[in-house]
Amino acid sequence: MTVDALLLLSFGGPEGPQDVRPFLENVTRGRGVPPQRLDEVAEHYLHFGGVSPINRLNRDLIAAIRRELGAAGMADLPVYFGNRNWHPMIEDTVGEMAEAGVRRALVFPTSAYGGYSACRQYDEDIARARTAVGETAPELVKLRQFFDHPLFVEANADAVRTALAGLDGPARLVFTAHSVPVSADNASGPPEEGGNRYSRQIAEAARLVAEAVGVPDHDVVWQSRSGPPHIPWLEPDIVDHLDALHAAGVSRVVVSPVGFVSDHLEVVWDLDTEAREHAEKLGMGFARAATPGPDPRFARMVVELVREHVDGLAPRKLSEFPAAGCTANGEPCAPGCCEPARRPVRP
Ligand SMILES: CC1=C(CCC(=O)O)c2cc3nc(cc4[nH]c(cc5[nH]c(cc1n2)c(C)c5CCC(=O)O)c(CCC(=O)O)c4C)C(CCC(=O)O)=C3C
Ligand SMILES: [Fe+2]
Repeated sequence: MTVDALLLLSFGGPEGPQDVRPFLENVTRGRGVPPQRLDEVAEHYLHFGGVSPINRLNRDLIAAIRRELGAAGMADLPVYFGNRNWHPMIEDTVGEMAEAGVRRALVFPTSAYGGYSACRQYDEDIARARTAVGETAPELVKLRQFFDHPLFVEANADAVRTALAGLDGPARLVFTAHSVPVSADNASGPPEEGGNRYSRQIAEAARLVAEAVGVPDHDVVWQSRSGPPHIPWLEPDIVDHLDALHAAGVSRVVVSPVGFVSDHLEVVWDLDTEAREHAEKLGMGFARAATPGPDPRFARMVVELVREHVDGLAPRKLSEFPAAGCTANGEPCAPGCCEPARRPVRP
C-alpha cells in the first residue's frame, strides 16, 4: 500500500493556565464527570503552571519518528500532529493534510491498547475529522495496537530495570494503567471474545515486561479514576494498593505506568506526586519507571508499524491477542467492538 503521510493522533493537553478549563470541558463533554472532580483535576494542572508535558513529548516523539523514517529510507514521508482534545486539533490537521494533497495517510494513536477510551474513541476522532473536512479528506488508516510489540516491551523493561537499580534493596514491581468504568472494560473487544480486552491486554503487557526483567511476581493496579463514586471502576487504586503492600510488610516499590506512552499529567500528578507522597508517608522506598515514549526503540517501533503497511513487514508481537485496532476511516475493529457506553448527554 502506498501512503502520503503519517498522522500522530493523541489526547492533547493544555499549554498554559488559560487552556485548562476549555481543555477539561472538551475532555468531559457529555461524559457525566462531576464538576467537583473537574475542579480537583484543574488544580492538578495549575500546580504545573497549567502546562501538561504531553504536547511537548509528542513533538519530541515526532522528531524521533522523522529520524527513524529517514534511517529506514522514508525521509520524504511527512509526519503530522493532531489531538482529540487540544490544539493542534485533529480536525484542523486533517484539513491541512487535505490542502497539502494527502490522499491516504496512516494514523499512529498514542495508546497501545484496545477498549473504548484507548482505541475506539480514536476511531471516532478520525471519523469526526473526516466529516468536518468533507469530500477532500484523505483516507485514514489507523495502525494496530502495540501493547505486545517487542520494542514496546523492551523499552518498558529497561525502564523497570533502571528504577529497580535506583532503590537500595529488593522492591515489589507494580504496574499501573488508567482505570475505566467496569462496564467499559466489560464491553472492550469484540463481543464474541467475551469482554475485558483492555484489562487483559494490560495484564499481558505487564506479564511480558516482568518476564523480560526476570521478576517472578508483580501486581497490576489502576490509577486516575474519575466519574461519580457510585459507578464501579477498575480497582484497586495505586494509593490503596500501597497501603495493602505496606500492611503485608513490603518496604520498597517500583511503579511502572505500562498503560501510558508518555509522562503526561496523570503520570506526573497521580504517580510522581500523590502516590510518591503516600509511599513516603508509609516509609516505603518508591521509584517510578520511565514511560517508553522517549526511548529510541519506541520511535523505531512506530516505523515498524508503518512498514507493516508500506513494505508488508510481518507484524512482531509477543502475545496471542489478534493484532486489532487497524481500521480505515474510523470503522470499528468488528461489529460491537469496544462500544461506547451510553452516556447521558446534557445540552
Ligand atoms: C484508558 C484511558 C487512557 C489511556 C489511553 C490513552 O492514552 O489515550 C487515558 C489517557 C489520558 N487521559 C488524560 C486526561 C484525562 N482523562 C480524563 C478522563 C477519563 N480518562 C479515561 C480513560 C483513559 N484516559 C476515562 C474513562 C475518563 C472518564 C471520562 C471519559 O469517559 O472520557 C480527564 C477528565 C478529568 C478526570 O476525571 O480525570 C482528563 C483530564 C490524558 C492527558 C493528560 C494530560 O493532559 O497530560 C491522557 C493521555
Ligand atoms: Fe483519561
